[in-house]
Amino acid sequence: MGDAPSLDPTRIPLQRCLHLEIVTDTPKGRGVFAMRDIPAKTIIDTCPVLVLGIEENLHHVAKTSLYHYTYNWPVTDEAGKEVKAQAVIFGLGSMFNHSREEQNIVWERDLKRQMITYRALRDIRAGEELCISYGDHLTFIDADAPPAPRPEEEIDQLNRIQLD
Ligand SMILES: C[S@@+](CC[C@H](N)C(=O)[O-])C[C@H]1O[C@@H](n2cnc3c(N)ncnc32)[C@H](O)[C@@H]1O
Repeated sequence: MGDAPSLDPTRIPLQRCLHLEIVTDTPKGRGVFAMRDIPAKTIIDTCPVLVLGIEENLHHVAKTSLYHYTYNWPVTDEAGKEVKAQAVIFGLGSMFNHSREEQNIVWERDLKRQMITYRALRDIRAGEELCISYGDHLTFIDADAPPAPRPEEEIDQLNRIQLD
């Protein structure tokens, strides 16, 4: 009764994205920011996905900017083998930027119901950007990455390594 979560797999309660804002002019483009403190483990949103066909992705979507908004999505092919497809995420999930060092959001696929749930990995403070990790194979220059050392700093660092 009341607020108990539904166990019916055909009924998926939506989460309101209260106390979040999209900031449009960050070094990463648009990004999602907390307007107030968010406790660890809070569900931020649940987003439905559209799983793309392998060929559809390869010949069409991969050639468009939409591709940069897709996630890897495992599917089973006709031979029963697991293959990697791509999925478009509807809603807020497509707006999370990447941060390797400051990741504060984790996400979990629900393969059966074709949904993704986003949760706070730790306590998040008001004003922080909500970031997931895209992994190691980025298709853009990471705005969070520390600047490359200047050549003289690099030589200095190498000298120190040789001396130790
Ligand atoms: C899923 S979208 C995220 C929302 C996007 N910022 C926007 O304005 O629509 C992914 C794109 O955001 C940008 N992005 C995400 N994380 C970034 C980062 N750490 N550094 C620079 N750009 C980033 C890249 O252009 C990437 O292809």
